[in-house]
Amino acid sequence: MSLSVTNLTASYGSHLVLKELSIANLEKGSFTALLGPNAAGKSTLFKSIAGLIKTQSGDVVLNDKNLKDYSKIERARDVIYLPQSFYSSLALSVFESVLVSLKQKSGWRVKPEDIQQVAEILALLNIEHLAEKNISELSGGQKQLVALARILVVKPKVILLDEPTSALDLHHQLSILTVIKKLTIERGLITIAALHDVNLAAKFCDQIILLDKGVIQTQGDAHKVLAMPILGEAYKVKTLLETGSKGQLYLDAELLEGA
Ligand SMILES: Nc1ncnc2c1ncn2[C@@H]1O[C@H](COP(=O)(O)OP(=O)(O)OP(=O)(O)O)[C@@H](O)[C@H]1O
Repeated sequence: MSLSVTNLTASYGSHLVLKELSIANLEKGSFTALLGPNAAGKSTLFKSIAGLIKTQSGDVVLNDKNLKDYSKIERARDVIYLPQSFYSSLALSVFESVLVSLKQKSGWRVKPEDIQQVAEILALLNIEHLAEKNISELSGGQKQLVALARILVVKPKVILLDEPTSALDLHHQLSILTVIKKLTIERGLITIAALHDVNLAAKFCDQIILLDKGVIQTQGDAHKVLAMPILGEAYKVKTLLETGSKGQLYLDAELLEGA
């Protein structure tokens, strides 16, 4: 299974955001970071892939089949976009919220295996202790974990995560990215996460895509992309790439003089 994007163009009215953008094959079991400055179009790209906004032209192909040829139900089940903000009825408990997400995709009758699946995903994300809490009682970071549980429980093929660590503390950033990577490999998912932390992207992702000026400026492994001047140009900073004693990459950045 692989995902590719060819010549994708998307705009809001006359504001052209994606300009014949292409992404080379992303294979199953791969975890890709989508980098790019604010307003580059990362969310727009995710929404276009998930079929949530109309595109002017271009193709998204999953498993040799154009997503235009998927039924709405099939596309919504296989390709899931997790937005930055979390939407769920505040009156539901965490357990109910994840169960509702599961049942939205597979009919209303709740079976014992559904309950089992919800329990398993809560355990996997280490949020079993929140199961009976109401969504309204959760912190921002806890809500982010529940949002992730809600999409993972439906067993999608492609997950598009919009800044999945933005509300998380350091411990939870590391633990959530570890779980996402593990699940991506175990379940053979194609995972793309928009991340603002370049060093987390280098630490966890197999490859990095840099979106700027409406197109993919580069796509490749962290060693290649982080060393490219185009990264600093996109963020309007001066970058310095260092390698730690265990081979880990560390990108330092400074504002350009006069900026
Ligand atoms: N619904 C909308 N209507 C009109 N313009 C929009 C809409 N959503 C996004 N835009 C514009 O499209 C451009 C790309 O926005 P998008 O949210 O895709 O960027 P992003 O890379 O995800 O940004 P960020 O890193 O700040 O979240 C921005 O200029 C934004 O103002």
